[in-house]
Amino acid sequence: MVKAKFKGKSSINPSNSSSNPDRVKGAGGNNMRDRATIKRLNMYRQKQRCNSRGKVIKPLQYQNTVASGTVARVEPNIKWFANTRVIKQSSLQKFQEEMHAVNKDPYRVVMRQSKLPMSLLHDRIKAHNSKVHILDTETFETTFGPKAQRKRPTLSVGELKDLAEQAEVSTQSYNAEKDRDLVSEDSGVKDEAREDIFKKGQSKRIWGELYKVIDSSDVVIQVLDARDPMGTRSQSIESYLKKEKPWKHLIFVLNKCDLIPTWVTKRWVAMLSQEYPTLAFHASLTNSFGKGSLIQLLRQFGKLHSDKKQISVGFIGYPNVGKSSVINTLRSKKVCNVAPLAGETKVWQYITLMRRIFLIDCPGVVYPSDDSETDIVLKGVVQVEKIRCPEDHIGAVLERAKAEYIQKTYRIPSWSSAEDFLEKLAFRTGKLLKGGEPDLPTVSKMVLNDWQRGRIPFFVKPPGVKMDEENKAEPMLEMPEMETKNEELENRLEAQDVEGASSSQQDDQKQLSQNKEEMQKIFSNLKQNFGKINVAPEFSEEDLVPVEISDILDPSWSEDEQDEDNEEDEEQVKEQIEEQEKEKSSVSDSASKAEKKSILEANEEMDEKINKLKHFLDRAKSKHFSAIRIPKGLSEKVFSETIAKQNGAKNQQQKAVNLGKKRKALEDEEPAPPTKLKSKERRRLERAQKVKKVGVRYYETHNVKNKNKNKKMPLDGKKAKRAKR
Ligand SMILES: Nc1nc2c(ncn2[C@@H]2O[C@H](COP(=O)(O)OP(=O)(O)OP(=O)(O)O)[C@@H](O)[C@H]2O)c(=O)[nH]1
Repeated sequence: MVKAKFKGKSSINPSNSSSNPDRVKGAGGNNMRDRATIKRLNMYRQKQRCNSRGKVIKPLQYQNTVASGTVARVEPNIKWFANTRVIKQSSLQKFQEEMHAVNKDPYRVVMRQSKLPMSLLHDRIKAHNSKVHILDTETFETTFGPKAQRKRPTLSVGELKDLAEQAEVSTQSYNAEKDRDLVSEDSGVKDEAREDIFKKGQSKRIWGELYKVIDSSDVVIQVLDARDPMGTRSQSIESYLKKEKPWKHLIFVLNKCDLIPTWVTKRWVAMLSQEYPTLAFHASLTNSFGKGSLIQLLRQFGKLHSDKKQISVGFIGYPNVGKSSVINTLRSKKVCNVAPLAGETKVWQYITLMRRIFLIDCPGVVYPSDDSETDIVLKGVVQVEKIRCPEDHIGAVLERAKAEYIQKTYRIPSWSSAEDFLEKLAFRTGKLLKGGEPDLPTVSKMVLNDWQRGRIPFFVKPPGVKMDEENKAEPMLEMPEMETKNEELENRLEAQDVEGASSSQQDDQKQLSQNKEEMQKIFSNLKQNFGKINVAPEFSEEDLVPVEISDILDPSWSEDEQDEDNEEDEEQVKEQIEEQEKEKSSVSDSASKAEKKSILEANEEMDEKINKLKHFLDRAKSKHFSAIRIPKGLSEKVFSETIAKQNGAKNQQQKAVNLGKKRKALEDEEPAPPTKLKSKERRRLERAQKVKKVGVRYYETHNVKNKNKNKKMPLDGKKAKRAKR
């Protein structure tokens, strides 16, 4: 049979080129690149061919041949829906509602967000892609599907009358000053350009550092100045974190609590806690407050992320609020540079707190706001030395601080104006120029420095605190939302008709009392023992309100406050107990009948003390303390007493044993009377009583004297040595 001759063009390329997907396989039956790779590379390599007029004569593979502007449809193909999971609309709605509730609660955390369809929650409205969020206001059933009831666009008003009313209200609340779009005529007068020093903390570099810290942290701590928490708080960063990085935990640390009255701290903490977990703090290496609570909180975050090797905690905030000081306090040593000057921290830095917890210090960032130059100076953002006219800001200091505190600080009884005050202060402090002129700039700088360093008592009152004449002793706290709610309710009450008002009035009153109860609940949830804050400035009686401490005191928390940092302490206590037990057993083994009574007594006492320590340790363990420090004084006292007694007993036993042996071996030597001690023995006893660090094996094994003492030489050997000499 004759084979039919193939007349057409073969589609198989016989060439051996490396760009030929059909080429014959190489030596090992393999080509370096597979067919798909070669095809892809060829696709990249191709070039479109045009004629001399620029018209495409050979388009690229996959290139669109449809003229621009042509309406085209995507091919309806099931493959577009491949690899997807479909859930019911009602399930989606349920998921959205539940996640929304969790996201809103500052004390709940959504873990493993990358495993959840979070994009279904963040259906953000963008200017270029704005959607009507119908499902935000109406349910799916009423909007779509066979039983849909929605027939007209949803407006927030029911009638035209309501719409007109709404328009009227918005016209009344219009503020031309805040309208950025308002076109105004150029009057030729412009604000003077701000000095560079007032732009501190706003540079691109600093913001870059901030974003580096945020990106690297699992937990972000915003440090606020307790004297002005709202002024040093950044809503923009908070909303950025909420929107863009909702998986990062944000907490507030209210630092410098020692500079404000305790009741103010308590109220700020209660208020801020509604939004984010908040802790009061006093950064100090020797006399800190809130350290235990913060470490405990960080540990809890560490446990949350048990799948990670370590967690990073970023400290962000305004300049000079004490971020570096908080880190130093947590580490109990100076690991970050601290200064009363803003901008001390220049770049971010990593600090190890524990094996699993790292801290990141961030330079202070100033958030965009409409603060005046004086506000910026008084918030401590600018270094006082660099201010050109420091006198300009003294008026604000005199306004903000109470006259009483200024009088007390500078011992100036009265003044008529800021200038008068500065002059008087210059004369009082001797800051005079040639010819006896008061040196106002120097004195102003002195006052501003004092202000920035907290030497002039000052604090911003928490919102809702009424300090009127009748209510001085018991200032009220009303949360901002509650306040507005209450206002609304009151307005409604006023507007209501007389008829039928009584029943709704009762309801509203109920709601008011409920709000108050809610507030009290928040107060009762406060777990820090605010009574322990050492408030430095002397506030007047008006500013001081008694704080109830006992009801909010959680004993575990307060003990925890004392110290948490030293994890080795627990082991030290264990070691001490073990050693005591060992010593006890060795003592009991060698006890002779003659000294039995005294040893028994010492043992009993020791047992008691060991039991006490064990009890303390067990209690601590049950409360999940990982670090316990027994007060140094107590441990020294307990151990030195018991050891001295032991040593006394031991010496006597040893003496008795030695004497017995000696009596047997050397009958010529006369035994010393048991009551009278030899001078050598007396000195030894005295030395034993002086011992301070007991229970640390180092001293027993490494001390040269103890080494000799601990060596158990046979008596004969000793005697032989002595004889040799
Ligand atoms: N009284 C008081 N002073 C504090 C406290 N914490 C910090 N300071 C003081 O505030 C000043 C600024 O502290 P820093 O730790 O340098 O502040 P920072 O936020 O790191 O400042 P930047 O480096 O500018 O970001 C220092 O003089 C601290 O001694 C506090 O709790 N109480």
